[in-house]
Amino acid sequence: MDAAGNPTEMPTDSTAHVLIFPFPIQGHVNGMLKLAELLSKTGLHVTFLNSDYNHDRLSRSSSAYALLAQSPRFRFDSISDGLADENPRSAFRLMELEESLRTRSAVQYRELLTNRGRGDDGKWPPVTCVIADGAMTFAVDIAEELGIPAIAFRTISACSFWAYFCIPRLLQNGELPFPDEADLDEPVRSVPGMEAFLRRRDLPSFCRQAGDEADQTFEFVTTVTANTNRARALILNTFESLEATALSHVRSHFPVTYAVGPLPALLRSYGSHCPSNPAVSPTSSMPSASLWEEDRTCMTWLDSQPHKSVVYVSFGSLTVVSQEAFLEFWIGLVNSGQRFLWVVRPDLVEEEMLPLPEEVKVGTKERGCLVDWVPQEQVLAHPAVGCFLTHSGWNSTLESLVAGVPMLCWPFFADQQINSRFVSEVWKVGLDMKDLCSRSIVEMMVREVMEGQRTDGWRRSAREMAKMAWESVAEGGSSHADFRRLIQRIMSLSSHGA
Ligand SMILES: O=c1ccn([C@@H]2O[C@H](COP(=O)(O)OP(=O)(O)O[C@H]3O[C@H](CO)[C@@H](O)[C@H](O)[C@H]3O)[C@@H](O)[C@H]2O)c(=O)[nH]1
Ligand SMILES: C[C@H]1CC[C@@H]2C(C(=O)O)=CO[C@@H](O)[C@@H]21
Repeated sequence: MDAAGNPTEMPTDSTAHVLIFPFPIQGHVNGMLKLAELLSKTGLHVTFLNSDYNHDRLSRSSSAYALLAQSPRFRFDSISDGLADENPRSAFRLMELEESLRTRSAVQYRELLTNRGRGDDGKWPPVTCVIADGAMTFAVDIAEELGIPAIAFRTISACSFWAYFCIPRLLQNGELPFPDEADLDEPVRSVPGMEAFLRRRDLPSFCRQAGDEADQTFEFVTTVTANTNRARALILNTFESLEATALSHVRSHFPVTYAVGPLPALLRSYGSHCPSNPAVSPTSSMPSASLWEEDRTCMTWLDSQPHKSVVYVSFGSLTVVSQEAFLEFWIGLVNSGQRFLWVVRPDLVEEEMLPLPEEVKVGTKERGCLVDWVPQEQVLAHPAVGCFLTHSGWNSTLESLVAGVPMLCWPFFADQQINSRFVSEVWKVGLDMKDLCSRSIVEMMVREVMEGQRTDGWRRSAREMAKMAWESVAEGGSSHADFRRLIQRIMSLSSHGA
């Protein structure tokens, strides 16, 4: 590595130009922006293609975004997602966004690639390779039609990807759809490698939900996962020692799969100030790509809390909860007696709040801190944080593993159900509170993770998992090696598209 932390084994001034195109929602942008930054550090030219809607928000709220825009081989471009600005981009409207991208944004995307992404000044080399979100098959298809090789990046875990891939097998074997009044604790046998612990309730949420949105998402996810083979290769933000079994099954169908995660850790190890032990690199070196303004007062609040005394609570960027569920969580957290830092996004609760009982107000004043949005990686790295009450989105799960923080999981939808089952039953770094959220359950499980008989075991496992994650991204680690192979593949595709 040179003094700036760039890998010396790679070309530092390549004319290869990669265009990176995420499904334009926070959880997909985060991982793909980290990959984009890493690729530009190795000398490749990188264009990050966002939606106009997100580009405007990120330009206003993200420090990383502004910094990256100054890098000589990195640039942002954006196209319309086809929806009016006031149109919600929420969990229950994702298929509307998906259809708009596939039917409207695709036109601008095709025009941009037809011009090889040269833009107005013509000073940049033409786009020679596309890395498209695996949830947007159209982006792979259009690039390939125009003679530009395309690689798919799926931003979910390998275990979730593999479960999605097995949905046709579940249908064929009669394990889907569930019968009426199904016992959700019944085991599922048609996902190889998960027979010993997977239940009906652990399958992606749209396998058990009724209604148009769930049916459309079920169809959509099954189709795009099967279509991954239209891309030259697959990138996953995970690491070998975490998901060896799932990766082995995935690679039996998609042999060219690069496991380059955890990307936040790989990025820090490339650019960290302490290459020998990036885990201790300053948390300030973790710029974020948040669509919301980060409230950093929470870091000052954390500084005044005892070691491992705080429950950090966040349900990601899409989760929406009813006012009843929100109140159950709030009362359960207060009754647990623990300190808590809670991310309450402005759009988290679907209706107006119910009146708050006086004792909840008092308890929150004494032990709680509620904020709109935080620098999550820095919060998880803070010594005052003792556990993470999470919705099990894949970025949050990885970030908690990298920080060595045990989890209490309350999955909301999609891949989160699978992830939470792996946290509790396979990786054994926490508890799965799936499908429960009464105040008594929340109180009991928060106490269990923070001060129960298994707390030390979970913390030990979490520290071990963090060590494995950092070993994976270090020189000689599996993710570091896969990242180098990915760069070589991009260079090869860029020179002769093979
Ligand atoms: O206050 C906060 C809260 C979250 N985050 C960040 O926001 C991201 C959230 O991503 P994730 O945990 O993956 O959750 P979602 O936003 O829900 O992500 C969507 O995309 C993911 C990747 O495909 C899926 O795993 C999820 O199920 C899907 O909901 C993470 O990087 C967090 O660090 C912050 O920076 N500040
Ligand atoms: C469009 C949402 C449903 C599926 C997408 C996804 C994926 O499988 O890539 C994960 O969760 C959501 O972010 C996406």
